[in-house]
Amino acid sequence: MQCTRKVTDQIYWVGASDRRLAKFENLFPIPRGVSYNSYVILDEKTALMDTADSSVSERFMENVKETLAGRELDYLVINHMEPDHCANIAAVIERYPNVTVVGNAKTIQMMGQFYAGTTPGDTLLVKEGDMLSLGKHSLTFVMAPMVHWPEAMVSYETTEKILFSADAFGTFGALNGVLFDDEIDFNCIWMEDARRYYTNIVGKYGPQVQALLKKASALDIRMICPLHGPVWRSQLGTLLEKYDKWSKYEAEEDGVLIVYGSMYGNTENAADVIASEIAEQGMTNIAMYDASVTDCSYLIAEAFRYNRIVVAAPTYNAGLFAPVEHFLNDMKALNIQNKKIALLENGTWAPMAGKHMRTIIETMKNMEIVEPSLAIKSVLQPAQKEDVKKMVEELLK
Ligand SMILES: Cc1cc2nc3c(=O)[nH]c(=O)nc-3n(C[C@H](O)[C@H](O)[C@H](O)COP(=O)(O)O)c2cc1C
Repeated sequence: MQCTRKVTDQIYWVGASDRRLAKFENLFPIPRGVSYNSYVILDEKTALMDTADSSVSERFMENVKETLAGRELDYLVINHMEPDHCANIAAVIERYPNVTVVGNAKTIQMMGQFYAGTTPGDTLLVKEGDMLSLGKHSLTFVMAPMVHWPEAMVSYETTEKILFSADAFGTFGALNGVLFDDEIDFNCIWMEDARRYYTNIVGKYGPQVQALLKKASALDIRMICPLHGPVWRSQLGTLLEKYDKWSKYEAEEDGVLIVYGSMYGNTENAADVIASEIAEQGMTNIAMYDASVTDCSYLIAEAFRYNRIVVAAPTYNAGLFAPVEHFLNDMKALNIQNKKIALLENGTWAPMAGKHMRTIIETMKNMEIVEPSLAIKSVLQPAQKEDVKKMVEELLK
């Protein structure tokens, strides 16, 4: 049966949620599921804003059909060509062969790559600032390159002042009946998923997000309809503030993230001693993770969140213990900047972990490594307690 929500009198959410998928992009665990949002505008002309993932095709197509209630689909606007949103383009064109597909030059090129042989009734090529009238509603197109694909654009509906924002302002988490940000407990439940979604998926493209925020600030936006997660109409300020911070690589909190690796518990013990010393010295906002058991996407979100980081790792076959190496490389790949980092290396015969950690961190922007870093041979010795104290003092300065 049709399962839709009314966004406004003439706009409907026609998406669906997936609670079966273990990993989004086959990479990021999503224990709370994910929603694929799509919207229908019913005016003199009808428009469908993006499609949905193949996992929810049946539900999605039924929602579109029932919402159109026998009307033709005039426009299919493609804001983003990633398969979790465009997987049903061919199905929509097959069902509504006269539909005009709306996209920019890169969208149409990608459509040809993904769906060669799928020919819509017509194609409308749009560029920055172009408008499309649907009757009372009209859409203005704003390009958002590399947020987070090159063809990405957002569509601004000028009458109801709604931004259809593609993947920007999206979050993980299935929509369990609720749709709007005032129907959810954002700070308690959704915030972590919003941060983990942004930092891991869009995090690398801070300057491009800043460019989009600048364009958005020139628009009078009353509502944001993203392609994942809740529709924003009450707490726009909260979300925009977070996006501004994240995209500038500014920490949200003064605190310490401790990420460690350990095979037999000795590096873990040293990390625990450091954590206790941090608390002793008055900083109690501490988050601590074993890199072997916590998925890296959670560590990345925390690395965006905190301004100070401790990384502790054993040497492994003259290299760096792999889960910690993965974390540091991911930090680098996602462009994380502006952190103060303290390092602890462990090695039993020829410690190399410290050197490897430095090599990665030194190529990252505006990272301050606390000197001297700490080196332990097999276990932290009682004689090194003073070194721990000094390193923590420097870290918290
Ligand atoms: C498979 C393996 C390879 C290791 N390779 C090195 C090495 O190349 N150089 C070194 O100094 N220590 C090496 N170690 C020792 C560890 O770096 C570390 O000192 C030891 O595991 C204690 O730390 P943990 O209890 O936190 O695991 C290795 C340990 C293991 C298990």
